[in-house]
Amino acid sequence: MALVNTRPHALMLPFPSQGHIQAMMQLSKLLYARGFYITFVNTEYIQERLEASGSVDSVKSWPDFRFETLPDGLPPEHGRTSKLAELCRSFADNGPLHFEKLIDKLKHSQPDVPPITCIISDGVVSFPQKTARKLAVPRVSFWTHSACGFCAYFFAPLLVGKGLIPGKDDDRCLTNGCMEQIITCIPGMPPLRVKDLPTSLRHKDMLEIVTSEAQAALEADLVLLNTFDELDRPILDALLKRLPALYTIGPLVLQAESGNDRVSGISASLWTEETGCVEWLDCQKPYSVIYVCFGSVAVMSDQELLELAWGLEASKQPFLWVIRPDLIHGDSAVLPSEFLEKVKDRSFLVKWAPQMKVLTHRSVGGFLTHSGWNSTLESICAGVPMISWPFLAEQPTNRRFVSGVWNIGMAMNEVVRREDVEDMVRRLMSGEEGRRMRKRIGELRDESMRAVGKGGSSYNNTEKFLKEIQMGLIDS
Ligand SMILES: O=c1ccn([C@@H]2O[C@H](COP(=O)(O)OP(=O)(O)O[C@H]3O[C@H](CO)[C@@H](O)[C@H](O)[C@H]3O)[C@@H](O)[C@H]2O)c(=O)[nH]1
Ligand SMILES: C[C@H]1CC[C@@H]2C(C(=O)O)=CO[C@@H](O)[C@@H]21
Repeated sequence: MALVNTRPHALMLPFPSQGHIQAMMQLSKLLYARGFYITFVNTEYIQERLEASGSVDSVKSWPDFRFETLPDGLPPEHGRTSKLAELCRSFADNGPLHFEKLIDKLKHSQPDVPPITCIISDGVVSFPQKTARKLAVPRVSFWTHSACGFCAYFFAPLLVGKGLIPGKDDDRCLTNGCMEQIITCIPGMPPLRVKDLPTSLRHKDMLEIVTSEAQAALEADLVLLNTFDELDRPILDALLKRLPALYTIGPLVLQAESGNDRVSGISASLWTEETGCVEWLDCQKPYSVIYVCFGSVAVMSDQELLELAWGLEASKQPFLWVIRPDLIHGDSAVLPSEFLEKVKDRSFLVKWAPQMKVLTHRSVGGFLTHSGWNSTLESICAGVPMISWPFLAEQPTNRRFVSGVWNIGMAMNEVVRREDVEDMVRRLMSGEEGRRMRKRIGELRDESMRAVGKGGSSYNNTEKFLKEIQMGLIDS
């Protein structure tokens, strides 16, 4: 007789882009370590890339962790994250039908596959809400952005009502005075300039998408944020008034690794990690290296690449620089041989790094980052101060918090010049300002560890959240 699988079953549906998958995988690892059966649903495009990178090889042999796929409705040659609005729309249009079919298939796979206990989908992927209602299971809305980013998305209708957004400007051209206008009306937020808002709020097509997805959080049974109370108290207080079932369970990068050795080696990288850079770091002096990386979506111009390169050269600091194959507009830029020659003894270039290993390496003393939320949290967990150079999404809002609220990093200007790169790298790595920031971020690192430790805020919230989803606490 076949044995019935009685594990609680979480169906995980990330938004199909690296930063979102990374965080959803961390949450999946946490649930798996706590006895859940996991179905991780990727788009076909993402699953192919995950398999090609080798990141999930070992997961395939796990009996209670499976991958399923859905089409995203786009042709293979589509740029996807380079045309985010099209990706969002296509996934929202094509996903639901295939998602229903998948649910049906899983129902018929019993007894090996236990009945679904909850659906956890990305905050910007709300279409499973209806399916969850039909199945009478909770839908959890998991926001992988920062709390300040989510707060801006959530209260966007207020800003539209006041005529503050959407703007007419191109978001990389910030000379217009209205970008400096101060906004004081977002509950829980400190005063922000228009240019500190997520870029999507300034552009009509993305504004519609993020606004409706953020409002859909009101329908969800639970809302999860990858942060900890001690970092974001005022924002959380404001959000909790509207979203009482909001739980902070981060930093997930710390939670995911604790409690089960088996899951700790799993990453969700879409590129193959080049581990040789860790050996190079082993040969550098403590706190001497600046790590430079812009996440998975940011794209820069040839000119920006050159300003950055020559700024790094002039700083005389050793650096580890991640240059993704698609980092440059049109993939056209090549670093000048003169530059490569000058920095060859104090630099290491890779296409993709094992970022958490890099940030926690004793040689790394600073992080020049695009301020994606995963990178920001990872830097906090590693206690590494930052230079924030945002490109898109809620990255400008994160820059504002990193530099002006938490005081753990410096804000790069909109137009990046080599002199500024040189000056900031020097100040961060060896100046008094950098020392203060390192001390402050060290304190936040300790708080983040306390938050996920037994009895800490995120630990307790995780316990509550797990209890609620296992008991199916919904009022459908
Ligand atoms: O060489 C690299 C570069 C990146 N990473 C990892 O890739 C992730 C990147 O995530 P993130 O820093 O959040 O950047 P994006 O990929 O740009 O993330 C998108 O998704 C995030 C979560 O929603 C948002 O906060 C960002 O603004 C949005 O651009 C992180 O976990 C990094 O550790 C590596 O492992 N190796
Ligand atoms: C899936 C995307 C919708 C909103 C976010 C965004 C933005 O512009 O705000 C860009 O990339 C993403 O991570 C999100």
